[in-house]
Amino acid sequence: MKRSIGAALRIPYGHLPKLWGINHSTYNSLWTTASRKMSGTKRPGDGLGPKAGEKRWKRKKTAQEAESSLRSTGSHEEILLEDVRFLLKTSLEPGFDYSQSQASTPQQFSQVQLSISMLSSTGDGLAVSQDGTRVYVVPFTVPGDVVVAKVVKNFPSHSMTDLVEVKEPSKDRDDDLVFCKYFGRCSGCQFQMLSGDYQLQHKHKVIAKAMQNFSNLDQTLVPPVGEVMPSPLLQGYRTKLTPHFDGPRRGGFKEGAPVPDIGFQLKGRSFVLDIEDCPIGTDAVRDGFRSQRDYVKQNLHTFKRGATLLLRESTERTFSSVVSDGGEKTAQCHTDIKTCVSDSKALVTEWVGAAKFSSPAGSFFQNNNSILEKFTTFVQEQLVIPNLPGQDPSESYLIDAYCGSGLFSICCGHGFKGILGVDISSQSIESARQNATENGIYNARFITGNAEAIFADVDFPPEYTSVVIDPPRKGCDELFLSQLLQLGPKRLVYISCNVHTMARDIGWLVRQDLGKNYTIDKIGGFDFFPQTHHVEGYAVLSKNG
Ligand SMILES: C[S@@+](CC[C@H](N)C(=O)[O-])C[C@H]1O[C@@H](n2cnc3c(N)ncnc32)[C@H](O)[C@@H]1O
Repeated sequence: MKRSIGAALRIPYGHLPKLWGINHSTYNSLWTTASRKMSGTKRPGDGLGPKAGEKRWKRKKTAQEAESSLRSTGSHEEILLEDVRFLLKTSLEPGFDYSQSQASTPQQFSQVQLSISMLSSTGDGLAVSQDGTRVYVVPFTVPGDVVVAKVVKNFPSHSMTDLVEVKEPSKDRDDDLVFCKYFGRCSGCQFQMLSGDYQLQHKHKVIAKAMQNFSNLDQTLVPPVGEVMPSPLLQGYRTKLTPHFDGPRRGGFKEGAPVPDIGFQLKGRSFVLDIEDCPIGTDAVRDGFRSQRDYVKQNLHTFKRGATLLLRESTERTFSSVVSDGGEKTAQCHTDIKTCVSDSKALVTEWVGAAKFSSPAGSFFQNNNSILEKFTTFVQEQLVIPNLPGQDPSESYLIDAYCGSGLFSICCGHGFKGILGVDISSQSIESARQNATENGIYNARFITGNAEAIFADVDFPPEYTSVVIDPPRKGCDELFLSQLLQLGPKRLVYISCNVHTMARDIGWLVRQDLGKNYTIDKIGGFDFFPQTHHVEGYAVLSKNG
């Protein structure tokens, strides 16, 4: 669909007066905390946190608190600050003390013309002020764009802005690629104006930067980042969406109350943008979105407050045989019927290659089915222990940490002598057990608990053991990582939707034994989330000796 850039990217300024009363204490405190953490780490080129003389901490921290405050959280704010810091460092005079500078803080709501010079790992374009002392963060832009942006919020080192107009487009911008009418306002996608290749190259840089900035490792210990594998589908891939709407503070919706906006967060704001359709979703999920919106409209008075709607695809597969003219069965084929489920407790079914997974609609499952077969095949290959003593893979074992409903145990587990999975969600563990049986994996055990609970249960010989680790965005606890090191399995495959916490955890593992025990064999990614700044990363490690 060809659309004009002005229409795609103009932000509704009429909303501004309504905006600034809302939830800003939370927003501010997030930024302040991130700034403090970053300035607390005292890296070069600094003073980006509180101004000189500002109180940093109320009381002396305990050793444990100090340690955890220095541990990166991999939050959006921290990642952005790292890029802001980098850009300032490269444009400021060496030794420039930012905290002492009264540098160009622009007026709120003033408009500035900017040349975008970098794409941050958070998916925002970054531009440096003419005096080189401030970074402007401009959503929906790409290096090479010359834009007009409106300053929304100032921080010591940078200003958050809204994009007003692209005056001169970058050679890498192609607005004809934009396929959603909400692009430029919805916070879900950042990259629809970029080609798939550009997105992959950017995500490659994001992983490399994460290893540089968040691993705390001598970079000679980090192999070159492998290419980011593309998603077969660039739109229509998401098998789950969770649009939401806000409700009255008390008393619920009255009969005849106006229908609230139902959709996703407006970019840079804490309220909902009304969205009728999301072309990132699969067809079934898009149909479900429309009918759930209608349901809310018709039943608004039954909602006591705002709500999050669940839209999750389920696939019913029927098999049939292809019969030759001679009446012989020559092949088997299947037909899939896809529906959308919105009851979080209802069972949904998903297929990854020939493996069938059932789980409650509200439980975790990877959201881009189109890439999962390629991805799990890759993970399975990485789990093979190189130079296994005796060379017999059927003598090896698999630990599936943060196993969910058993994706890796089932897709990658064939041929292992024993499998042990752990997940904190008892519902997911129940699904993992049933899925394993249904898919002919009879040598797997699954336990409910914190990931480190696995170490009390495991009796696999470490030199024959591979571990796949797939934690939530916040990464692993040090308790888990330290017990993992103690066990010392031969092969580790770390998977993560947050490459920054992945870099932190991998760095921690390698640093603990000064790189003498574990070496990083491979780092790379899969594009699970086209059109967004997110990337699924992996790191493969082997224990030496
Ligand atoms: C990114 S998902 C991966 C699930 C699974 N590997 C898959 O690909 O489908 C992360 C999983 O970690 C689980 N989890 C979160 N915190 C945990 C903890 N402290 N200990 C164990 N599991 C945890 C969640 O329930 C979720 O299933």
